[in-house]
Amino acid sequence: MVFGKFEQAGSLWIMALNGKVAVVTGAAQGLGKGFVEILLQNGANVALLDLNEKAGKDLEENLNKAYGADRAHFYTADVSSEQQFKDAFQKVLTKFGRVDIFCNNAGIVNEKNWEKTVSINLCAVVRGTYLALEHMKKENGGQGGVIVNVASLAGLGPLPSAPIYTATKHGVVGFSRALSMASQLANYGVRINVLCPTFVRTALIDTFHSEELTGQFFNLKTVTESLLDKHPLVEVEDVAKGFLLLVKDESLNGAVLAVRSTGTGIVSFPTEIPKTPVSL
Ligand SMILES: NC(=O)C1=CN([C@@H]2O[C@H](COP(=O)(O)OP(=O)(O)OC[C@H]3O[C@@H](n4cnc5c(N)ncnc54)[C@H](O)[C@@H]3O)[C@@H](O)[C@H]2O)C=CC1
Ligand SMILES: CC/C=C\C[C@H](O)C(=O)/C=C/C=C/C=C\C=C\[C@@H](O)C/C=C\CCC(=O)O
Repeated sequence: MVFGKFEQAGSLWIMALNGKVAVVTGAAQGLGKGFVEILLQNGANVALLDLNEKAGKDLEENLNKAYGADRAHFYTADVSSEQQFKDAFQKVLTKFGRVDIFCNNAGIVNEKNWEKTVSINLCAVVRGTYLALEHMKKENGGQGGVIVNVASLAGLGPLPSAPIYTATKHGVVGFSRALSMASQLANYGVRINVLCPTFVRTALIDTFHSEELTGQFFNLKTVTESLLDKHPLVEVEDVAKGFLLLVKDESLNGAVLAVRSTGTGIVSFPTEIPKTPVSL
């Protein structure tokens, strides 16, 4: 896998965010909070979705104090619930009248309750993507827009201590890339991009110290620690800059952006998968 060096030499197609409306799931803390803040700093209004009501409401209050009244609104929603997700999305449309940017960010690591992990990390990303697409696509009278799905470097290669997490993130990458092609072919007017961060300094990073969450793979903790040595932590702010690029650069559709301590780059996928011939 080659990481194409992405020179931000400036693009002719830069989306202005003033007056735009964004939705971010898993927005109450961590990367989602970072995405919300950079969107507000760049003029967008933001709907925050999270199942953590206290953290979400506190953040909403602080953001409106910092960026101006009515810029940020929190909605309690468990994205693994189709009804709660749909209800929250409808409340956003009622409040803001439109959605231009949608970020499926909510995610967990739980190798024990793997069905829960699949439900949140993959099924809910599909659900959120389709909710946004139905509203945004031009054939439905929509204004177009951009969807950014948050995968991980574990969506590009295996994390031995988290095979289910790895599977969900690979699914997010594959789903998003295929749908971006469908969107282009069908002229939906909607861009779909993927963010693949390495280890980031958030609460999630402590997961691999938890036997409750890594289950049968807890004994591979040292493997993850050695991966951390090879792939040092990055900060939320570093990832948020990559997120903003995927939102604003209207030349990017189907882009997979890898954010690592060594730099940020657009992933180049080979058109032909290298193979070693075998005799049958
Ligand atoms: N922290 C890291 O090292 C990396 C994280 N990621 C991905 O970034 C995304 C965000 O992760 P972090 O900010 O690090 O995690 P975090 O644990 O700090 O924050 C996740 C947020 O999502 C919310 N959430 C969890 N389940 C939810 C549900 N069912 N419905 C609604 N909200 C829910 C939580 O309440 C929390 O506010 C995840 O998709 C994660 O897989 C990707 C690569 C690296
Ligand atoms: C137990 C997992 C704990 C936290 C997961 C965290 O949220 C996360 O997503 C961290 C991912 C970090 C992955 C880091 C390296 C992965 C390496 C291999 O899978 C190879 C993948 C791609 C190539 C990377 C490269 O730099 O070439």
